[in-house]
Amino acid sequence: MVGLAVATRSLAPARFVRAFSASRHVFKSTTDTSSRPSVKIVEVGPRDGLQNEKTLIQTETKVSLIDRLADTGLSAIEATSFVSPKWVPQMGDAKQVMAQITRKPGVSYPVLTPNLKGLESAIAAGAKEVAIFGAASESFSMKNINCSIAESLARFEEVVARAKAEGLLIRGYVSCVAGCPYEGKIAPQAVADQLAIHCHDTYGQALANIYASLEAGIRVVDSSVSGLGGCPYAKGATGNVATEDVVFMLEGNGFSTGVDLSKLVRVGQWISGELGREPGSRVARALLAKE
Ligand SMILES: CC(C)(COP(=O)([O-])OP(=O)([O-])OC[C@H]1O[C@@H](n2cnc3c(N)ncnc32)[C@H](O)[C@@H]1OP(=O)([O-])[O-])[C@@H](O)C(=O)NCCC(=O)NCCSC(=O)C[C@@](C)(O)CC(=O)[O-]
Repeated sequence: MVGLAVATRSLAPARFVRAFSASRHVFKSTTDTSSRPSVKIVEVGPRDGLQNEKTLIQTETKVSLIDRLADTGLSAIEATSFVSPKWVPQMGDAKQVMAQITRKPGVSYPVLTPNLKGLESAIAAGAKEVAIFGAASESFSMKNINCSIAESLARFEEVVARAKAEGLLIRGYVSCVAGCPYEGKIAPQAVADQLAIHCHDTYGQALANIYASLEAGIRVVDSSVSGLGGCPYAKGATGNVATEDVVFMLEGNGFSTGVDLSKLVRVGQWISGELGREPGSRVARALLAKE
């Protein structure tokens, strides 16, 4: 088991003022990595970002997005989900996506596997890292994976056992650690230890929450290129925080991400064009406006 990502869907950060003042730090070149603590970014755009798109996106475009992202220095790109195509039609080409991407050495391509069926398909498709995804909210668990929290844990046990036997790396998500679209506030006791942070930006608080989590010692941040995404089972939720904004904030605050921001901005501009919209990243818009 390698990681657990806690996913926030609404949280008013207590330390917003500190986060805001920290954002005044001067942005430095992303290539100057000497003596800076590093933060790993898990890019979830191809999965979390695209899963809620209403128009079916061509497999070729998804593959191209993943390959382009791998060329920016990102070391983890969540590629797709092996979930029911009746539930999330956009991810129905998971097998083809995994077959067509160019796997770059040093880059991991985790995929979502809600149950054994999904895991078996992921293994057959050559996945080396999988993610199980539960919730701290009963309502969200029912809406998202059609079972209670207790049932999901029993399901994950068999998925984890099989994945371990295959030598796969495993990531675990806990959705709704701070707030749930159906239940409101979630008690801290309902949430396991935090090892990674995964923020949707519905209330515009994602960067502040990420900053607060960095202060608490978190060093793995999930984000989605151009802020793509939403969740089919959380109405009104916007996409994840934009990777470009996260890289800019982290590098500007003395962290090293290994990501080439200008290349990433180009990838965000390209996929936004493919989807017929402006880039969702404010940093990307600002940098592009200067050109
Ligand atoms: C979990 C299930 C499958 C249960 O769905 P279910 O309907 O309860 O499953 P079932 O076992 O009763 O099977 C029903 C049908 O689905 C098929 N099936 C069953 N499993 C699979 C599978 N793995 N792959 C392909 N097909 C599958 C199965 O074969 C059967 O087919 P039928 O006989 O009707 O033709 C369903 O609820 C599901 O797919 N949910 C996925 C929901 C989802 O992907 N949500 C978005 C991702 S989570 C997220 O975005 C949050 C996160 C992680 O980003 C963190 C955050 O931001 O909070």
